[in-house]
Amino acid sequence: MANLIMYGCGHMGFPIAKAILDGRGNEASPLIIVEADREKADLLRRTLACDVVASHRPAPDDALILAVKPVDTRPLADSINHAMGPDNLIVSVMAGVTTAELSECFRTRQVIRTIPNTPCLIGQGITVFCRTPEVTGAHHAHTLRLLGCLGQVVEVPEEAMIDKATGISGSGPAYVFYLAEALRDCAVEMGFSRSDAWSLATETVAGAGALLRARQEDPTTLRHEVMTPKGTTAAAIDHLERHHVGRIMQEAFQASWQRAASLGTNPLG
Ligand SMILES: NC(=O)C1=CN([C@@H]2O[C@H](COP(=O)(O)OP(=O)(O)OC[C@H]3O[C@@H](n4cnc5c(N)ncnc54)[C@H](OP(=O)(O)O)[C@@H]3O)[C@@H](O)[C@H]2O)C=CC1
Ligand SMILES: O=C(O)[C@@H]1CCC=N1
Repeated sequence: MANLIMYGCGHMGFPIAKAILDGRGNEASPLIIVEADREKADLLRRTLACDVVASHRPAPDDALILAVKPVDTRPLADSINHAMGPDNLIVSVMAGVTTAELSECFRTRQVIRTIPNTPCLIGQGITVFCRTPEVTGAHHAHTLRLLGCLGQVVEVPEEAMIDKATGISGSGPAYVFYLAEALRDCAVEMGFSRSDAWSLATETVAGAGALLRARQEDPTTLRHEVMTPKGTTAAAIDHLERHHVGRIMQEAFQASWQRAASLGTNPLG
């Protein structure tokens, strides 16, 4: 593999680029970011200390990381696919864009479709991926090393699982931040300063996440350790259950999955 070329270095592309560069998992293939905007390119060059170019004509053995919005897939493909062929590997992080669409757009059948999440910025992401049968063993091994820089990696045999993973782990950090927002806003309403409210919300979410990972026990068990019978936590959880919040959250995660399933064909929704 000659070079690793990244198209799209926004909210998802940037953490991936940083994780790859920090993880040094890619010594064999330099990372090159394509960014047409001069100011953004300068900023990326300074922040990430890697090559940033205004455009790039793919070489026959380049691997391309695609982190543009789904709606930008076709314009990107039309601008570069004249230079692409069967040895190019596509690693897509785009929600909802299928391997069949990517193969057709980019003229290669070697496609790895992933769904990462933003905690990969600090090496604590989880990436779910699938691959087409044409992906070579060398490309598969190389991609596993790269994705390993982002955090945990799960390979699924069925592509349909990628849209489902989007509803759970791809969108998942936003659900947790939504809880943090509610904790913070309620603390402010109760009279805490904004700074103390921020600390209370942040440390509670971060501490609970770290404990969940460290103990490796069922979250229900950990929740019951906090819930003294007839105590304060029970008052809150009873309120949530009376309003079916657990079920509503699951419906929300399913809505994310359904949106992922329609995103490729209907990106503007
Ligand atoms: N955000 C997240 O948590 C996750 C996102 N994803 C997927 O990642 C992809 C990107 O999402 P996100 O980072 O949030 O979106 P952003 O809009 O933040 O980033 C997309 C970037 O792509 C750039 N871009 C567009 N066209 C080109 C091109 N032809 N060449 C180079 N760069 C280009 C855009 O530049 P400009 O703004 O100048 O157009 C922008 O900087 C999406 O497909 C999304 O589904 C997947 C998992 C999680
Ligand atoms: O909201 C989105 O469409 C993207 C995909 C998963 C997370 N963010």
